[in-house]
Amino acid sequence: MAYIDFQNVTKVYGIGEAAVFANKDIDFEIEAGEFVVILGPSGAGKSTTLNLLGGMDQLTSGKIIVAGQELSRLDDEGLAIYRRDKVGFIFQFYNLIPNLTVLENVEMSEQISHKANQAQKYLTAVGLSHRLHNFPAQLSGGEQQRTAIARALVKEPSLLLCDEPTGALDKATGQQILQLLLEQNKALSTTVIVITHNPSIANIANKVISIKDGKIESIELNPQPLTVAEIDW
Ligand SMILES: Nc1ncnc2c1ncn2[C@@H]1O[C@H](COP(=O)(O)OP(=O)(O)OP(=O)(O)O)[C@@H](O)[C@H]1O
Repeated sequence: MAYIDFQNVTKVYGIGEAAVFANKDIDFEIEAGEFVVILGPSGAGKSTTLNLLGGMDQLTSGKIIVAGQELSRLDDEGLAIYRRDKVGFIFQFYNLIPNLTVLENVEMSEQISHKANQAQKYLTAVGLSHRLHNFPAQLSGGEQQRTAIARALVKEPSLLLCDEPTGALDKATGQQILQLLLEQNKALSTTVIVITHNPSIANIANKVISIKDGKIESIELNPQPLTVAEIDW
């Protein structure tokens, strides 16, 4: 069985005439250790897919299985444990806590997930050892995203879910962020899923799942992904 299995996943928001099919009969599989891009225009249903996969929202029908566990069978506590222990999240606008320092932001994630004291190690790995005691507002966008990556990685997640992680960054900074995600994928076989509306980014993925109007448009394997330096946008 694949590491992630989406089977006929449908998510409807609202009811009656106001109903929106944000995901409609979505089927895909992702193997452990893959670097996957979910690609599609605004409103296609990408964030909905990621939120369902991250245990942040409940599906309307279908099945989502991650590492042999069916998410829709988990109660709120089970979903909280799944999010805490298995999944690292990276968002377009970083979602750091403004009144905590860089180090404290990462330590908080570490404490919630009961991991060993490694916040400094992860912040050093993303190139922020000189920024530990700064607040998020004192950092550039790229530095804030690096902090968010360290915060996600300190949990040692098996799955890293990234919602437009370069969407608020210039190209050079965005490339550095993608490189960090790729290195994590290669070094520790962390399964990485990046959602984006930017087709250039899809070139670095092993698998590209294209979504349009809530439905799968195509699933393509990329036997020879480009390096980050080779992509342009
Ligand atoms: N909580 C909600 N309530 C009602 N409708 C919603 C909700 N969340 C999403 N939708 C609708 O579901 C559809 C898919 O939205 P989704 O955010 O998943 O798309 P997306 O591909 O991530 O778009 P974007 O790139 O703009 O973030 C849209 O029509 C959106 O308006």
